[in-house]
Amino acid sequence: MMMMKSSSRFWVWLPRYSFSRYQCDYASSSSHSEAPPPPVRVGFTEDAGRGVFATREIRTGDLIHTADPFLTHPSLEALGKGFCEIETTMDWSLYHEHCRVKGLKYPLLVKRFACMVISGMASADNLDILQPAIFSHGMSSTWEEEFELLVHNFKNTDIHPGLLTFLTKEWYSGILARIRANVFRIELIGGYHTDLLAAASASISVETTVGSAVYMLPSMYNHDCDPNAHILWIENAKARLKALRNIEPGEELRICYIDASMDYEARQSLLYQGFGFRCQCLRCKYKD
Ligand SMILES: C[S@@+](CC[C@H](N)C(=O)[O-])C[C@H]1O[C@@H](n2cnc3c(N)ncnc32)[C@H](O)[C@@H]1O
Repeated sequence: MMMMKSSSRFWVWLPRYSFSRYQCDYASSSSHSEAPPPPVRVGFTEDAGRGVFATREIRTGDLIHTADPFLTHPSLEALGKGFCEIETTMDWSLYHEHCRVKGLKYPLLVKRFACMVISGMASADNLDILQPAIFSHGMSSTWEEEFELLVHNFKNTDIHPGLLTFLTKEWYSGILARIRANVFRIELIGGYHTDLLAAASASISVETTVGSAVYMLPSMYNHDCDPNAHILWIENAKARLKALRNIEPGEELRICYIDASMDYEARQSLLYQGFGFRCQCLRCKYKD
């Protein structure tokens, strides 16, 4: 474990593996092989749990840091993550069909994570640090069906039962809840663009590739309807966090999870339905 000093009076305990193992770089243009640590720290906010704070001044347009995904779906090479062997050697047709018919994406990420755990690429508790979403009553029966399908698929193989002990209902629902609260929708922009403007215009003119991914440090960024930071993807699932305006040392960095151009009621409703929280940002406090 490591202890981090937050922006104010609190201390935050974080498992040591949490961010370092999943590659977060402060990607400057320097050619040094060892990138310096990102100019951010995780601390407690007044009203939104943990958040990410600047440790020094960051200027408009600066690349704050990059982050590699922990999980992606689909596992296209274009998204920068290959399949793990166990996943490719099993028959997933029933599970995939179930997800397709029900229009589910998150169980595919849970399945991928389970394969990573079984093959030793990840530990079953790797996502425990992320905040879970709260499930409504009606959702439990849905995921139980997927859970049974997943277990059935693994048990029909010659995988040693000892490797499957983590696969409980509690584990499955916990991972699903964490994925729901922390998943990012990726829209890849074809070609390489070095600034936001170029990337933004490319996203209008070039076809984008869509996928889902879960990250570690980017998951600590809270939402704001008037954000000072932005997350973007250019040619693969490596996330790029960029500053939208000048940021003071100690200031919290926030991104926008939704389309900020919507009105107050629509934003509140979407954030509550989609992410399970009531936005407390300044714009929402003034019902702007
Ligand atoms: C992706 S996580 C962000 C990190 C999170 N605060 C934590 O401690 O792990 C999203 C969760 O943070 C909280 N959150 C983020 N933005 C918020 C906001 N503008 N107002 C209130 N809560 C917010 C909500 O609980 C939400 O479900």
